[in-house]
Amino acid sequence: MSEHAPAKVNLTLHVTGRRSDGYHLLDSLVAFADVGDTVTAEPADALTLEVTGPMGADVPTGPENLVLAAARLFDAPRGARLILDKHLPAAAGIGGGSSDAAAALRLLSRLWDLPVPEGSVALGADVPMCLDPRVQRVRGVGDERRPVDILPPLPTVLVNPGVPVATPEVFKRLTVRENPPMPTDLPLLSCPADAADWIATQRNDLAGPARAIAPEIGAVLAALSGARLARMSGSGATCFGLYDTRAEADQAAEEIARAEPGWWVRATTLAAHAPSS
Ligand SMILES: C[C@](O)(CO)[C@H](O)COP(=O)(O)OP(=O)(O)OC[C@H]1O[C@@H](n2ccc(N)nc2=O)[C@H](O)[C@@H]1O
Ligand SMILES: Nc1ncnc2c1ncn2[C@@H]1O[C@H](COP(=O)(O)OP(=O)(O)OP(=O)(O)O)[C@@H](O)[C@H]1O
Repeated sequence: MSEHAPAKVNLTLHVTGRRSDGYHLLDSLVAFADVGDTVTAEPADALTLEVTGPMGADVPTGPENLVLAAARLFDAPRGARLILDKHLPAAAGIGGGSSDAAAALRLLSRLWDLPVPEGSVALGADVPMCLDPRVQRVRGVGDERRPVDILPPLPTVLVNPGVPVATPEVFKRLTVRENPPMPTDLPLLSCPADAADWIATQRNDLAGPARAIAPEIGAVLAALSGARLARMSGSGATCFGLYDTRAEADQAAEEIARAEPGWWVRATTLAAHAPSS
């Protein structure tokens, strides 16, 4: 049994306030890529995890791995032999660990025939949105979600410069924590150009603090200058460039990868994503 763990992209990310526990209130338009990790499971007596794949080297294999944390969230966890095939960079702003945790919750719910446990937000603010990887508007601390049918499929290039960025550090560096939300009613965006034009009027409030930590983000945005719009996702350092067609995105990805062989570069189409495989 396996589940895909697609990359999440924050097309917008407005920080609108802060709760008394220090967590920030957000208003974000989120979509999912057709690139990601894969979690597989086989029945077994003990719960074990093996991490494979080109991006597996820097990912913890112990109990702190979010896949094992997800397994522990079940009321009566049993055994399973889990394999996480890692293709997304870690600490990259595209929800790698959160999407892995969500995939593990869906997978183990099927394997163990148990309901997906409540309270997945405890594993990470991005986990609930990754559980049902659709285009959605996310508010609160990541726990208030509403699917929105306003976007066409978006040809996109994702670029990460290979510099991990720790999310808590980025939030800590925010100087203004109360910013305006997105409009109450989001517009219907019928083509990639309209989507890019509207997203350009919105913000990622974490971009400034992330760039102070990882100046390489400036170089990534410059490399994406041929896109209709280039912005950072989440707390960085991954940036996305939006293109009119997949052919343009494929070509831009090829050129960026050739110029910067050390970077992680992927052409993708952002859209609703079917979770099961
Ligand atoms: C930036 C986003 O990726 C946008 O989707 C998420 O808000 C962060 O999601 P995440 O990485 O799953 O976050 P968590 O693992 O829950 O939190 C990491 C740290 O980020 C900060 N954090 C996170 C989410 C949030 N709404 N407010 C915060 O202040 C907290 O310091 C927290 O300790
Ligand atoms: N399955 C996992 N994959 C990647 N990192 C993991 C995983 N489990 C735990 N981690 C730890 O979580 C940290 C954050 O990684 P993750 O890929 O979730 O990044 P992120 O940038 O915080 O994502 P987000 O977009 O949700 O902010 C890593 O540095 C790593 O130590």
